[in-house]
Amino acid sequence: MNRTLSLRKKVKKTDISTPMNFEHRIHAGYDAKTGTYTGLPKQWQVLLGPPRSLSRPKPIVDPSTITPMDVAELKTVIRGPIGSSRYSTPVSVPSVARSNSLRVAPTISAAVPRTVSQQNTVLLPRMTPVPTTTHQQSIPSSYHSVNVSQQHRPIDRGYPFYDSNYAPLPMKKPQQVTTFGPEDVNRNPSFSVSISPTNRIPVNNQMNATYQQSSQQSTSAAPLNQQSEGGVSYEEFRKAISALVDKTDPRPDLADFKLIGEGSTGVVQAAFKVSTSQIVAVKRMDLRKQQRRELLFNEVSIMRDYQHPNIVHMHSSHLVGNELWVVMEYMEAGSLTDIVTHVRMTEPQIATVCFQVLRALEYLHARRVIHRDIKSDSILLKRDGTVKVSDFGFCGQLSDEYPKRRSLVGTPYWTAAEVIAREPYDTLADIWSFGIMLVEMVEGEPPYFDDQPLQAMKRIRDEPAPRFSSSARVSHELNHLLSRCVVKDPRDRATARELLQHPFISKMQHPSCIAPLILQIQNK
Ligand SMILES: Nc1ncnc2c1ncn2[C@@H]1O[C@H](COP(=O)(O)OP(=O)(O)OP(=O)(O)O)[C@@H](O)[C@H]1O
Repeated sequence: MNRTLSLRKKVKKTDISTPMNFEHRIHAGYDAKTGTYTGLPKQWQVLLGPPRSLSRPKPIVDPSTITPMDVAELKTVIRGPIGSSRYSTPVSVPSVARSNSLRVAPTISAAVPRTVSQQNTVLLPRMTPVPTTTHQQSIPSSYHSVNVSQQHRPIDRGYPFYDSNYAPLPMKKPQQVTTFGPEDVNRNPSFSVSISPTNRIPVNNQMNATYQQSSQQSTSAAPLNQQSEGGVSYEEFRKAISALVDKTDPRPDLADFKLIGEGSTGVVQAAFKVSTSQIVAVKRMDLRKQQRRELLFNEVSIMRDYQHPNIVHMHSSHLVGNELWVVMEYMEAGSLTDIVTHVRMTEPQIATVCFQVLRALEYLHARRVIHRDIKSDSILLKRDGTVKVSDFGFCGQLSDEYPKRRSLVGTPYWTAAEVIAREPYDTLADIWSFGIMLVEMVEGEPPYFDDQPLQAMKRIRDEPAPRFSSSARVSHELNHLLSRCVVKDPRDRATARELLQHPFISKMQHPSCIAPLILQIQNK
């Protein structure tokens, strides 16, 4: 003992000076007002993701499992009344009414129209120019006021998803197939891992890798003339789009543009349409800046071909330089998200919204269209309380030949369990998302919203179907309605038509009962 003490005494202490010449490179802080961390290194910011308070999750599109119909033969679409001077000859354009895909054969046989009998042609006689609405509005001085908050939304809101690996179910195709044709798996590293049950890596790692990869890819513009997967160049793509849209230049007829929102595909501006003295919304999408540009065909075709009082009406579409412009009716009261995130809705108000959304879904589903991105953000309102479905960029068209889809498409928190599980799905996937929107209307946000999207998707897939939280005091009817929508097995899910008969829907009132909610958020 004494010996140890004496040894310790002998050891000389090293002098450590105070730090000298140091650089203060990182000064991280927390801004309580915005709920964001400031001054973080980029890598840390990526890990944290965008702050929930400022961002809305983005839809995901997984191009790794494209339904075989996506690479089917080119369809001939007859535009306009047969024999009309404008469309007197069949115009070969990719058939978009039946799929969200540019169905151009890899060798671009698009220029060679085929006969009806040769290729199971779809005739779309309803492609006459859409009449503009006769209802005229004067411009209120602050006509974009409800949407002002949307101007502050960040452009990149989340979680684009390019995942060729995430496959909880074994996928049969040995070769990746994209919309444009069979994918050369070695050409694009982001799709380079072939799928088989044996080479799967843990789902977490796959998804994380995918998020990083896709965030790097998401905003970069595709160079002109770059060949897309399967061989369609930008110019060819542009040509196909121009065959689909109106040939007029909309700019002389539009004035006083004001930005009202930004989405994953482009910006939306309000403008004054001089010829009709109407305010319109113009969605502008740069063809070169799309993750899956063939989805742009949906933006034009769905709203044009499927018209319904509860679907946002499209006036016209145009190609302006490298931008696709979709001119549509202006929904001056913004989105349902603005309401559910700011005010509490009563059950009659919820029923009134549900009725209108279900009418649109019943209409679309009867035509075998899956919306695939039903959420409060996709529901737009007019000041009188009219509710309309918008955002058709991710639709899928079913047919006898292809009665189910498999692609992973949707926004994580709203995506149906079977879509995440990579099982074949149909229009009932929208009913799950509609159910999640019910939760939004009651609780302000979808289930698992505090989780990262990846985690939320795993929970949707693996846990029992979510229900209203115990603190939400809802009626038995509303509880029951949710239990008919958010059901793991789609065969047990109600259809839109059945839901319209549900006792909860009978609580609906005149659409004007929504108007006070709109006023409330305007005054906030
Ligand atoms: N017809 C319209 N009238 C008024 N506002 C609109 C209209 N269409 C879209 N908006 C608003 O513009 C914003 C962007 O809409 P957009 O359709 O581009 O979103 P998006 O690209 O589908 O978003 P994402 O794909 O990221 O979900 C949204 O806030 C939406 O509420």
